Amino acid sequence: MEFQAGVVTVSDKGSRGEREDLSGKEVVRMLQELSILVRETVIIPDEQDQIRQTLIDLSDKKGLDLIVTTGGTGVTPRDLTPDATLEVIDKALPGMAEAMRQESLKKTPHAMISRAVVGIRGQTLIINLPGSPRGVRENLAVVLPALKHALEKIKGDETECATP
Ligand SMILES: Nc1ncnc2c1ncn2[C@@H]1O[C@H](COP(=O)(O)OP(=O)(O)OP(=O)(O)O)[C@@H](O)[C@H]1O
Ligand SMILES: Nc1nc2c(c(=O)[nH]1)N[C@H]1C(S)=C(S)[C@@H](COP(=O)(O)O)O[C@H]1N2
Repeated sequence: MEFQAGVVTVSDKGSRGEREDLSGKEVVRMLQELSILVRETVIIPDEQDQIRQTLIDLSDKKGLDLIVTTGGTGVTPRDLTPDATLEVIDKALPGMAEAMRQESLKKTPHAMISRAVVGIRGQTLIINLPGSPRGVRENLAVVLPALKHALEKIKGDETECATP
């Protein structure tokens, strides 16, 4: 199956043009390596309403299979990406989020303050990643081995699971 994705960078500095968005670029690179077509990339400030609306537009209007966000998963007052994600998902997928946190804890104790959420809205998988390029690389690498299988199942593929 072919999958189409959107990448959402949630960053005040990035959205003001004060810092090059290396993290969004890293997500795009990693998804393309998996032959997932990245159809939309957006950079928005850490505003909960704007994050929520962007997630709704990309899933409902654009019909994307996957949305990956980067940034705003921590605990500062303007880290609101998980809160916006929780507002829009129908189902949580805690296994993916916990796998990322668990592996990340082997690299940095700061991983325990990422509140990243993974969930499903309709037939769109939404994955939150931390803001730093390193956080993107390390977290996305954890879920990549199960990503296409998850996307197939979300689209209703009922063939038997071939366990790797
Ligand atoms: N989109 C990005 N591109 C490149 N580096 C980033 C990006 N987002 C975050 N970083 C790096 O990760 C660090 C921690 O990210 P954090 O989300 O706390 O950023 P911030 O600069 O405090 O906030 P904001 O990105 O919303 O302006 C930043 O200081 C920066 O070095
Ligand atoms: N694997 C991994 N996880 C990580 C990091 C990292 O560098 N590598 N950064 C951590 C840091 S420093 C923070 S504050 C939280 C939240 O990051 P965010 O607020 O930029 O989303 O993610 C954490 N998770």
